Amino acid sequence: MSATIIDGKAYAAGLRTRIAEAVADMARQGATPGLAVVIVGEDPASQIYVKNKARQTVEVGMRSFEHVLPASTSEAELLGLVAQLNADPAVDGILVQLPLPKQIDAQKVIEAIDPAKDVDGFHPVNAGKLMTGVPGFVSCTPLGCLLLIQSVRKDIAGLDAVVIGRSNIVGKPMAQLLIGQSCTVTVAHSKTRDLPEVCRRADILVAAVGRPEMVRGDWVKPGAIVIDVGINRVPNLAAGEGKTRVVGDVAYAEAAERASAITPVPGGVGPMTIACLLRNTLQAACIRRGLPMPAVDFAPAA
Ligand SMILES: Nc1nc(=O)c2c([nH]1)NC[C@@H]1CN(c3ccc(C(=O)N[C@@H](CCC(=O)O)C(=O)O)cc3)C=[N+]21
Repeated sequence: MSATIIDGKAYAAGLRTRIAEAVADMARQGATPGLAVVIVGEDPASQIYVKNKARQTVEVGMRSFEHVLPASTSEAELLGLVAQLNADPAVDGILVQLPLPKQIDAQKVIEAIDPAKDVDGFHPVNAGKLMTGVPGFVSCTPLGCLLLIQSVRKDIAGLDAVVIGRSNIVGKPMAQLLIGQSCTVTVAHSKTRDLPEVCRRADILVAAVGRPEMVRGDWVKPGAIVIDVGINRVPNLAAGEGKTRVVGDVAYAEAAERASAITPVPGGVGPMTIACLLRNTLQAACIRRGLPMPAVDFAPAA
């Protein structure tokens, strides 16, 4: 069987086009959504994400407010900035890039963000809304994964879904979203016994562990939908000393021989994360202005 390659880059580009149209409509009514991104420290990989986010924010017609703080920033200083952004009417969405330096309690910062501006969906209020089936902000990466799953199969009710990883930002919200679609959900993690066997039961397999190519081809049930959340930088021996390449948590070539559909890395989930951030920012801007949320998601596949 040859798997459908789920083109997250193309899906994300389409989503951004529709977001841009909605933003243009809002602008005609004199309202422009604004997204504030805060980064603490000079981690080069983080800087790249932040630059990409800022570029795409402006490309869809939103205002981008970038705050780059030194690695030595204190918790009180960061909380001060968050308070200022909470109070700023031009800011609809706030993203504080994780991880944060050791001297800052990330949970405290997340809880300081106004839930109405929490476009990452990390605030306990939004996590709780997701858990209880109340509309709120859903974490961008799991939301992007669900849209990609629905791009190849509309009705996933009753399917067995296995999520590898139990983080608050991916694994747990992913499981909640799949429960919401009436899947039978298993959350596996580092203490799971016989992980390969658990994975082999999955009609939908979501890998979010951060270990390069951990999921092997023979862990994949024939016909499964495989979603690879991992972004791991590994040495690229073919390209020479010091060169790296990006691989997922799934051994892609092996898994593609058994899956019915699979996301590549790069070009799969990653671009969807940023597109969903912009989608959530549009949602925040609409709610804060009392406007209806325009339909920007694509209709699921048959
Ligand atoms: N508060 C917070 N929210 C986040 O959403 C958040 C964060 N902190 N900290 C860092 C991670 C990482 N992240 C990515 C987003 C897009 C790509 C992306 O677009 N990746 C491309 C390029 C990959 C590459 O070549 O490096 C792809 O997968 O095709 C990757 C990673 C968001 N994060």
